[in-house]
Amino acid sequence: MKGSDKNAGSEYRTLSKMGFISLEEVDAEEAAILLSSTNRPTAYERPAKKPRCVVKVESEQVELLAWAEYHLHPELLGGLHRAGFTTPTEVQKQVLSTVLSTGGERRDVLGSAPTGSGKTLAFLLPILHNILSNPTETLAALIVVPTRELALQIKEHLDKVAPPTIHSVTLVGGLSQEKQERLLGYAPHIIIGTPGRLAEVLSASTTLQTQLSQLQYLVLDEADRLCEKGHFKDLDTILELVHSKPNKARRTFLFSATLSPQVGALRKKLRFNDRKPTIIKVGNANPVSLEHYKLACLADDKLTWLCAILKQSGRGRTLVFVNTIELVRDLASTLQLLGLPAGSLHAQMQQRQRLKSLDRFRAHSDAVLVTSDVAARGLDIPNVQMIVHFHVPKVADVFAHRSGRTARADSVGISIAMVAPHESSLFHKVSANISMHEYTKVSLSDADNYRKAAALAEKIRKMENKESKATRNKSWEEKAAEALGVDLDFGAVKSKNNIDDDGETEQAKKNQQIQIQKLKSQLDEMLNKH
Ligand SMILES: Nc1ncnc2c1ncn2[C@@H]1O[C@H](COP(=O)(O)OP(=O)(O)OP(=O)(O)O)[C@@H](O)[C@H]1O
Repeated sequence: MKGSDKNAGSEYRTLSKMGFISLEEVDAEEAAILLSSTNRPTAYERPAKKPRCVVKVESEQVELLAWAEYHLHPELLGGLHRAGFTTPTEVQKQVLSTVLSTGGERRDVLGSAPTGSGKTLAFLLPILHNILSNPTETLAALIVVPTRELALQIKEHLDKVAPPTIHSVTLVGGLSQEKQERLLGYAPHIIIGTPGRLAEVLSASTTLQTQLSQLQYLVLDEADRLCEKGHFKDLDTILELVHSKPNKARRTFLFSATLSPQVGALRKKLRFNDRKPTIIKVGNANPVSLEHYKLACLADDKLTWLCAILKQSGRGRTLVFVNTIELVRDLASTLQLLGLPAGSLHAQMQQRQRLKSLDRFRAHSDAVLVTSDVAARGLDIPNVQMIVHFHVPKVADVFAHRSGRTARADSVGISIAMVAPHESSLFHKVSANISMHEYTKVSLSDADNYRKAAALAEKIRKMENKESKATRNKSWEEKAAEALGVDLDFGAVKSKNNIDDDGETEQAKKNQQIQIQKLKSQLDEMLNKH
């Protein structure tokens, strides 16, 4: 149980002693839900005349003028104050005045606004306000998102502004299904999930299916990504289940920084309750505080240039996007050899590793994360100062979403696209209508300084890859002996296996390791000179 949950912990132990539940079975998240179950939201009547803008937060009277006209529930205003959200962003203003202030005759919304402009809260606030104002014991909102990290992040965002009486759970792949299903037993008001796990759980649960007839909100965040290959089949299953229950009260929200034409096909599948959904469009996908740069270079020189860019002082937290998972791994290893605090993230990693990588990236102000497009959408990591597109992405929307991991919530940030000659025409397409500058902060002489170091790091990385491949290929006898701590030196097995799959002898391997160490010292010397 986390430190902040200690008080909850002692009360919780009482529940445990009373035999309601075994303490070992649950963690802090469940404990908090259990303890707040007895204290569900009570009815709130909207004041008849004057807008409420004064709320009591920890015995202090707080005035929240900028939110006054939306008549949000006082507990929600308290949450906004505590989170430091003193003023709604433009998209939040437009969504709130559409779905709350007009008396609720407008229900369905298609919303697009720049990356980092607060779309999450734009759809969460009406949901939270409605649950607090009309208390319910049943599922009120279903939020579908394309990635697991985004689902967990939305829950964190929600918990920041919502009182603990609002229960939400995440249903995502890669984490314990058992635990997620147990959390469903505490009757959540809001489920946030990725299509695969959501489709699976909804299909199997008649309880949830029954509750869908009273669902108040269906939200598809990053809607254009949800209707791409890999997601649409599961999304179809979810939509079929939601639509199988007649429900005139349900509102459908679609949000993204890029509501591209693909969404047209999705719109046809959705059963809006309004004759026409309200379209809210704030600016374009690119935040105004984001500066775009292009660095033209040869494909073979990209590592050298990247090294020069990352070695600049004061570069800050940086995300490097590449187009293949293999390169995510290799590039992160090479950058580490070059002395950079680089981690990696891609969809084939174990979920726990993915979350650890993100945590490490969040923890250091100058960390570098090499990633595939799994991190392109929705992730809100504070103070990311630079995005590097090591490869040009195939479509403009991905370019916008990748770049939008910086310059969020009015902060500044830069995006640098490394463009090889063969990517030039693609780059033209993906960056059309974006004001682009040449990147001149690093020069050819900077790059020359790093050319040798980069080449040496690559050489070492390849040697290490070969070595770890050989280790993975060890015979089962060797692995079993290693696990048991048995020395195979004396046996026939060892003599049979001291030549590995690549025909390499044990001695050759040792020589290789010595060679790697030598090259590493050489590299260190080189880097210390720069
Ligand atoms: N009213 C507000 N005042 C100040 N900060 C806010 C406000 N609303 C949201 N934020 C902050 O702005 C940041 C970006 O918000 P959010 O993640 O919702 O952006 P987004 O528009 O969904 O971006 P993307 O398109 O990349 O998913 C978050 O850190 C959030 O806490």
